Amino acid sequence: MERPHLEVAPGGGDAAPWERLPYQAGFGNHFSSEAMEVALPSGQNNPLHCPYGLYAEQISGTSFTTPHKLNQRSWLYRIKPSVTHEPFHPRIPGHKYLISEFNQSTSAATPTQLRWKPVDDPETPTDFIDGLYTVCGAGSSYLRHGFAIHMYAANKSMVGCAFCNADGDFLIVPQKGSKYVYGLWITTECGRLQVSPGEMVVLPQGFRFSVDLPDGCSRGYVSEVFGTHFQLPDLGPIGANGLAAARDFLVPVAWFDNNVHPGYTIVQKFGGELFTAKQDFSPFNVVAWHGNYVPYKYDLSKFCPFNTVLIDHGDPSVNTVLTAPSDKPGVAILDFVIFPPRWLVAEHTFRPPYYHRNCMSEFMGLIYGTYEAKADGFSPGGASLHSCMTPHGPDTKTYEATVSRGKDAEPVRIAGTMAFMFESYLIPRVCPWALESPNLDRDYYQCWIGLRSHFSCQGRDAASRHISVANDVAGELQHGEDGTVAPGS
Ligand SMILES: O=C(O)Cc1cc(O)ccc1O
Ligand SMILES: [Fe+2]
Repeated sequence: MERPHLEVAPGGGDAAPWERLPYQAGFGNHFSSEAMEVALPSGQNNPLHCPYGLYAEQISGTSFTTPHKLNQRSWLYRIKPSVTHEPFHPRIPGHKYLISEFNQSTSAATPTQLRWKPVDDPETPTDFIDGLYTVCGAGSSYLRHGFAIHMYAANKSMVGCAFCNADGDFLIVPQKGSKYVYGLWITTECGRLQVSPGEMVVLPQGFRFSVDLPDGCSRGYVSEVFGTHFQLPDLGPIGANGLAAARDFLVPVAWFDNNVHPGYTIVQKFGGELFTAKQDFSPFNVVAWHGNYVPYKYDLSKFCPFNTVLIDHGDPSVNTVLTAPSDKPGVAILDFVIFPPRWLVAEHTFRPPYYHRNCMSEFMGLIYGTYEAKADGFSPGGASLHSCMTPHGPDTKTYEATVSRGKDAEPVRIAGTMAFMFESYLIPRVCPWALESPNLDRDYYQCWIGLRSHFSCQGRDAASRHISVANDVAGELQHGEDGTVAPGS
């Protein structure tokens, strides 16, 4: 192969501002991208001489022998290979609250309903790595089976350092701020992604990335899956269209940094522990790449939700954005489900979520607005955990307000809200940060204690007449002019 003349501008790549970054669209595609013309070798992956004298390096997201339809890997053509670094050493200080093995020495079992208030911005300079703390999880990164749920609060960009998670894929849901702020500026080996609150991003296992905070601070949620990757859910009887469309997923284009960076640090999470290694160049030195193992982002407002159109409250699985499957069909290590704005039209139906006990465990977060099952106490940036078979459902205020509206409720549009759930068939153990946190809402159970018995032996109609809900409670359901409703907001 002919070697083009090496002419790499310092900083290289595309100079587009972050807000107008170009992306490639699609999910599961075999993408390719080059920041310099003809930087991608053609016809083979590792020619003797790569264009511009680049090094060819493969990153595998699945075993070499994984069946073709599940196999994920990419080829990166870079200025220096990743291996060009000094040895890894344990990072001092370590990280007290980052966990990837869930056993009796790292975490606790509890069937109690748990809820956390949003955390404040950190008081000291804290980057994305130091701002991460594990709430709960199950399984083990070593055994390649399980998940972890983390939250983060950070106020400092990562400078001269990149993070690499050898344990699993990160799905990050930034929360802080309105949808129109910049959110997270994430540089990856495949290029750059700007991820605002209201969007989510997946950084697959092993990719190096660095997080800049153009707004000065950010907080949000992270789920991590071990031994599996996120995929679009099967749509079953929904058919070929709906929910998250493959074409709305955005993948970066190649971008590289050819500057000299003495003392650049790679922070590697491996078995939940952090290690560092020094090198003298940026890991974002990939001039071209191709493959189907890639970071990607998705704007949750593009989601096409499905819902009841006649009676009853459907199961939330209908609005699954992505699923990280286990080996059992239909059973997830982790589903990412959202509760987006949508019309509620069901007739003679209790429209909020039903009371339930689930064999799956449910971690919930709120990106903005009010969640339909909780009139108060569940704030944007907060979280809740209802583990396997732990009873939960709408709080007293929501229940009373809903039944008082009577059986002829008009269609209402749930507006201005975006809640989500990480749901797993593995039973989460809860980590010290979450149990010791001053943000743990120790009175959470109180939100249901007021649910009264409306039972009457005098027959069905008499029983409904006995539902003596106070109109002032009903009044707390605020209806907008356009038929929208925001429970208790
Ligand atoms: O518990 C929750 O709030 C999540 C949830 C929502 C819903 O609409 C039905 C079931 C369910 O677990
Ligand atoms: Fe639930």
